[in-house]
Parts: sequence; C-alpha cells; structure tokens
Amino acid sequence: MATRVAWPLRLNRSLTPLLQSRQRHAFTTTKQISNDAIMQPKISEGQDESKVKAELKVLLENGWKLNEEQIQLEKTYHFKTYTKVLDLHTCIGVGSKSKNHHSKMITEFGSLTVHWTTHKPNGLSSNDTFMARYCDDQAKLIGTVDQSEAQKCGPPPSSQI
Ligand SMILES: C[C@H](O)[C@H](O)[C@H]1CNC2=NC(N)=NC(=O)C2=N1
Repeated sequence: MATRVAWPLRLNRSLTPLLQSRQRHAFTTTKQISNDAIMQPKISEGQDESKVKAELKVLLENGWKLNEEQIQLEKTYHFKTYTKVLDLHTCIGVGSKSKNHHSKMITEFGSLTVHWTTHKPNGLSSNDTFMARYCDDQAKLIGTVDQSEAQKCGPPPSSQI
C-alpha cells in the first residue's frame, strides 16, 4: 500500500508559537549526562535563539538527542520492514529537496537514523527543528515500532517477502 506523504500541507504549516519557558532548558546529548547538567545548544547566527531553544526542548522530550558538540539533532526510527525504512528515507529526501535543507541519514535493515544541523551559518536553526518535526510526522504515518520489535538480520523466514 502506497505510503501517504502529507508533504505539501505539512511543510508549509506555520509554526504555532510555543510558550517561552522561563526555566533554563536542560538538554541531553547522545552521551548520557546527569539530568541537572544544563547544556547550551549552539544556535546558528541570525536565529531567534529563545524560539529555537523552545522548539529543541519539545523535540528532546520526543526522543531527539543533541550530539556531544550540541550542534546537531539526531534520532533513530525503528521499523518492521526495510520497505518502511526506505519509505521514510524517501519522505525525508523529498522534504529536504523542497525545503532546501538536507540531513545526514543512515539506513539499516530495520532502522533509519537522521541527523539535522545547519552548515551555513553553522549551528542549529529553525530549519532543523522544522525538519525534525516533519520527520516525526512522516515516521508516524509510516508506522514505527519499538526497537525490540524492529526487523533484525538473521536466518530468512521460510516465506521471505
Ligand atoms: C545553496 C543552498 O541553499 C545551501 O547550500 C543549503 C543546502 N542545504 C543545506 N542543508 C543544511 N543542513 N544546511 C545548510 O546550510 C544547507 N544549505
């Protein structure tokens, strides 16, 4: 069944203004840190820093992580089939072309890892947070599973599809 890519509507969606939290934002990196360590993500020059940080906070609460340099967002999605991995890869590729903002992706038998950062000017920007939300939307449409249920390499099932 073809996967519905809600592409044109979703990417033009205006960002609903997020409540600016006055608390300091606690960020986690891919390298585990203690919860009370306050991290400072590197925001691209010219960005509305408090807006991007508020968007990052929501993403980090939804499974995204900052890398050790705090300049890149990353997330891994797990799937039951390689076809679904490729579906998400295609959706992100089409989205990147349309937004002119491109990710680094690692596709494996049962998972896709995507990295977002802005190269010029260097740092994290609203393009990265926008595309990260787009990835979450598309992954939800395709249907992700917990890592424990994802497809793994091993002897082929008797009826290999
Ligand atoms: C010329 C073109 O608009 C720029 O090189 C775009 C292309 N895609 C991009 N993608 C990302 N992730 N960061 C950028 O700075 C960027 N710049």
